[in-house]
Amino acid sequence: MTSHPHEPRTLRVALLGHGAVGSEVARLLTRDADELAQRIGARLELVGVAVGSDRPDRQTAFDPALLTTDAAALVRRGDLDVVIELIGGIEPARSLVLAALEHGASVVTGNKALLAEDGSTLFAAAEDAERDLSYEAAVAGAIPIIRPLRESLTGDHVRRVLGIVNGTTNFILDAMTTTGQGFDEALAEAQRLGFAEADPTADVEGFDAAAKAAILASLAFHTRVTIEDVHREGITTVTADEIASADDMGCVVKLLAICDQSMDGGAVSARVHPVMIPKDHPLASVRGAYNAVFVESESAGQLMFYGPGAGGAPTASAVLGDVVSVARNRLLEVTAPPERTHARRRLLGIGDARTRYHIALDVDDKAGVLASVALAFADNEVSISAVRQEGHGDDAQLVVITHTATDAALSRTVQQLSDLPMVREVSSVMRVEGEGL
Ligand SMILES: NC(=O)c1ccc[n+]([C@@H]2O[C@H](COP(=O)([O-])OP(=O)(O)OC[C@H]3O[C@@H](n4cnc5c(N)ncnc54)[C@H](O)[C@@H]3O)[C@@H](O)[C@H]2O)c1
Ligand SMILES: N[C@@H](CCO)C(=O)O
Ligand code: NA
Repeated sequence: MTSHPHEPRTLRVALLGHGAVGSEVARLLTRDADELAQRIGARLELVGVAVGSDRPDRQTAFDPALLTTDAAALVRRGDLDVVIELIGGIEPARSLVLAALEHGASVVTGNKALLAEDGSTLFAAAEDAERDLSYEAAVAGAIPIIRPLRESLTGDHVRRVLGIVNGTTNFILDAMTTTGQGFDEALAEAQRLGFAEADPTADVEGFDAAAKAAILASLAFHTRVTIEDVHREGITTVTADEIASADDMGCVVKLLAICDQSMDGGAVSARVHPVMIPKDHPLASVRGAYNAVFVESESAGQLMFYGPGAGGAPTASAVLGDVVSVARNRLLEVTAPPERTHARRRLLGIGDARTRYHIALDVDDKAGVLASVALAFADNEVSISAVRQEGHGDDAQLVVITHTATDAALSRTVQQLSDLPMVREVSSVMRVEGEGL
């Protein structure tokens, strides 16, 4: 591109997707054009906005002549500097991102599903094309967490990342905690208030959080982790009784994305499941649809990143931050350092994950039951930290809290407990995070 030395340069931008986030990005790009030009040192010219064929009539913040339903042609124009992908899902987003990079554009995306499934292909394509691929919006919406992990903490050793990275499930669990509602009731309320989608599967079954866990683990441990590597359990089976039992112990139930490493640091794991955490843990105070990511690193210690994890405007903030940053790089004809996965650490399965457990058993209320139950734990080398009995007679229940054990040892223990004649049912098994119980 040639320009007079005193004329500000223009960078050509295409937007793919004009939904909740895309329409807000378009609005802010248009409204703040002058200010963004000052911050970047070049004007951003929106040259095309690709939309789906499902909503032909729409209000736009820009000249409607820019609208097209042919995203594939738009990304192949050959004169684009930045493509913003806000369609979501795997295809056609993947082909569009790859084509945009091949045709010389840097890409900004919020697409966690795509990055978690096929990040290595996309990052390799960006490196080959010598273009940026930025994705702050993909994890925890507006919260700056990708850049802190990629840049601020890249001289430190991240040990563990615990995240509340799905607002829908946090809203539902919080409602269950404050009102005593069951899951179905709390979900219906979340849908009525617009916090949960009509099809809530991706959120409540943990798929959305698992994609984010894969992205966080890849960055934290310099190792490619895909969504396939992430053990995933959602919140659909969390009961009001479990929430009440957590409360009795001074805990709350949260759906956490947990990225951690083995004791020797040689292997890493990523998993998503409900956990009980003590009410004085910083993550316990994250209410409603808010997100937070808690990072433990060797020198920095404990850090917490907190804020809105979703919504058109908050997510657009993260997208625009990336747009400004990749636009500055385009002007300087540089790129951010590529994704580093040099550490190639071994990935642990869920069986090797180590945590503490809260187990509730419906049992016969008679002499010797506790001894038999304790023996099942001892046989599997799972050490008990506390036991209490709740109820009597036909309502007798034992609640056992363990010390740290592997998931495999705990599963064997639960199987052995289920086979005991005096155990009517193992009614709840939930993992416990945080110190002090
Ligand atoms: N909404 C949020 O709070 C949020 C938060 C973080 C990240 N994200 C991510 O941002 C992306 C966009 O999310 P959203 O909430 O805006 O979704 P959305 O469903 O509101 O918008 C997506 C838009 O893409 C359009 N589309 C579909 N196929 C297309 C095609 N071939 N060409 C052009 N447009 C097409 C659809 O018509 C729709 O309007 C997703 O990757 C999502 O995961 C969203
Ligand atoms: N559906 C997600 C937001 C987009 O990642 C949530 O509930 O947090
Ligand atoms: Na973010």
